[in-house]
Amino acid sequence: KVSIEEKRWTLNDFEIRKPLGRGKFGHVYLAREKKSNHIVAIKVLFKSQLKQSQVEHQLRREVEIQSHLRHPNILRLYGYFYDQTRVYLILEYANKGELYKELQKCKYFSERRAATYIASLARALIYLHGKHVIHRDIKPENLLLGVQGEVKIADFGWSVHTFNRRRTMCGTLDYLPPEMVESVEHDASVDIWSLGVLCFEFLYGVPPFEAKEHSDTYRRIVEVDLKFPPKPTVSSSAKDLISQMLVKESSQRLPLIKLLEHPWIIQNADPSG
Ligand SMILES: Nc1ncnc(NCCc2cnc(NC(=O)Nc3cccc(C(F)(F)F)c3)s2)c1Br
Repeated sequence: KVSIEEKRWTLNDFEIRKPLGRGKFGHVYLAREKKSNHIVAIKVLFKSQLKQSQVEHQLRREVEIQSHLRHPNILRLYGYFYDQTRVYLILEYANKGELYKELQKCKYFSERRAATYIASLARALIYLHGKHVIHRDIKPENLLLGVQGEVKIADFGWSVHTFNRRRTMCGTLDYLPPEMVESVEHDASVDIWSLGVLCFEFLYGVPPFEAKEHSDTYRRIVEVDLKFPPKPTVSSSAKDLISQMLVKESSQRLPLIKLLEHPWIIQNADPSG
């Protein structure tokens, strides 16, 4: 029996049911695999667009990275196929749809709901970082909701494998070019910062460094101009956690393991995620 990962798929294997949404580069459809009746999401990407944006290597990396990931809070990418003009990603279907739409509808989330999402995302990132993968694009638009309302990280189009420094460190550095000796300009702690921004946005309905002009947002980020709006429904414990994640020096950001032990998470997150 060939599993969904190995088989050479074609569009004829699927019955396209309805559009689910449109993202960058293409549309997403609900589909049923005809033989197994397996419900999946299929993202259709136009080769022409991928080519003109020179992102083919990123797509290959996404498929490669995703093929090794198995976590309840990471959306599965089962495989892909292509035809003359398009590439098709075969994805796990997230029954409860896109989290950003939920956030728009609710304006902001309760502390219990926000903490439950943040704890689940922290567990997914601990798993990812354990595999030397950084997502680098954690934001509401890349989060989906499963059948029990559990949050799932999707879209690894911007993820990278970090150099496993131990490998380069124990070997001689002599033959490594400057950019490798400096290692990647950022490490897994970029995802901790993004999670802190997400936690703020879940509770206040807007991201912390929002500004009219890009240049203002840029300045507010580099200066970590973090101001909490006066909102009685947000506890000082939540602000304490966010303040420990939105730290300029990346090595000083609260490690994800410690986040899971923070009082605000312990008191508010639903353990089942
Ligand atoms: N209810 C739902 N249930 C399941 N999925 C849904 N939407 C799709 C979510 C995605 C998961 N993974 C993705 N990946 C990419 O888009 N990758 C991508 C795309 C273009 C270019 C590139 C690259 F070339 F730049 F890397 C990489 S989109 C929905 Br709504």
